[in-house]
Amino acid sequence: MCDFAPLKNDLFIRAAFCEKVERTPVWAMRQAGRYLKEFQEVRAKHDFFTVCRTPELACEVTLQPLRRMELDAAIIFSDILVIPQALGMEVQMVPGKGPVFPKPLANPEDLKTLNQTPDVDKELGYVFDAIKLTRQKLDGKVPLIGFSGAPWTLMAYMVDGGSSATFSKARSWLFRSPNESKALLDMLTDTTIKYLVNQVRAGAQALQVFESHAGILGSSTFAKFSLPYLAKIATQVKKQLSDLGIQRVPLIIFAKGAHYAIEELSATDYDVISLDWTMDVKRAREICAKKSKALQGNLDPAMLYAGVDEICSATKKMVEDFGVTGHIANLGHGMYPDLDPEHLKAFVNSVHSASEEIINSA
Ligand SMILES: Cc1c2[nH]c(c1CCC(=O)O)Cc1[nH]c(c(CCC(=O)O)c1C)Cc1[nH]c(c(CCC(=O)O)c1C)Cc1[nH]c(c(C)c1CCC(=O)O)C2
Repeated sequence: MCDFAPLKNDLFIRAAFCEKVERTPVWAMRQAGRYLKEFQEVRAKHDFFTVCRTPELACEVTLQPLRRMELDAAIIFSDILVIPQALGMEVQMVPGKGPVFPKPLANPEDLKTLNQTPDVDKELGYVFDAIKLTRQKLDGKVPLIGFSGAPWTLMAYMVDGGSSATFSKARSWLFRSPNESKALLDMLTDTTIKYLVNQVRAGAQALQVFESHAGILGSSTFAKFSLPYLAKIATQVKKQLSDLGIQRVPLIIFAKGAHYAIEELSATDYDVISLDWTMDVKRAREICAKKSKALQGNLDPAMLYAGVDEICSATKKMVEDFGVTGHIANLGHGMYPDLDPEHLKAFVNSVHSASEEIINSA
């Protein structure tokens, strides 16, 4: 591991481990992105995956939101779909449409066409280089989060070939070809474990796993085709980092829409359970407190379309609902491209002021 500057602001790390904080840390999913004009300027000159693959550009857009507001963490600029690319699939990012796979996995026979055991350092070395460079540039300002997509969410894109409301093709695999689906999920799990461990070796100080399409599975299908893989990722990443003598890093799971699985997720090795805005904070708190898990979330991103005063009062209520121990404030999903950066700034500042008020009056 490289030598990097010590952390000046470790609120995010302490909150993730349910330790005492002076104020609640806050960041936003998709905090780097199209809602920032400086991001759009970079994108006007470079294709999406060129930004991901060029460490200087990925580092620049990672740092952009931190120049505007007092965020307590950075997240490396990349995409979950770099894993399917590393397995040999072509992915294009089409403006206005999102990701497109020109040749999705049409049937389980197509699994043979994948590079099933990719050399992660070779195929994804550009991500590790971007992480190293960003850690240097951050100079200890705030922690840098690495991430990956969860196996089911990746499978959903690989089979459906792009975004979908139902991911019915991928879900048909689960019932028509459960064994082949499990083989694909196993392969994605193994690659993800290596990918996440190497992100930490490169300098990532926390990891988030995105199971963005948990909600369309339902509890019994989730229990079979998502949870075991999520659990294995957390257990193995922790074990391998500890075997390498690397200090523990917080692991966050964001299983969007998995209301039915908060209890099961709290029994895995993740340190933080991230809630979307439709999830009940009180219930999640009760379940997760028993397991000493921290929570992340969960303001409705659409709330940022409201006026600044309304944003501040909704944020204050959110901070009170979660409590000031074991909470990382965030949105319940990513920033939308037409949101006003000043409104995100109002959210960030309100998290800080509302939590300081509670802590100082205790
Ligand atoms: C499902 C998913 C993807 N990518 C990601 C997820 C999981 C989170 C979630 O549920 O939203 C994760 C992701 N994608 C991106 C980041 C960067 C870091 C950050 O959060 O700031 C992260 C963490 C950049 C991005 N990834 C994408 C953009 C916008 C594309 C552009 O710049 O043209 C960005 C900034 C594109 C993308 N990438 C993906 C989709 C479906 C889309 C199209 C939708 C959209 O346009 O927002 C796949």
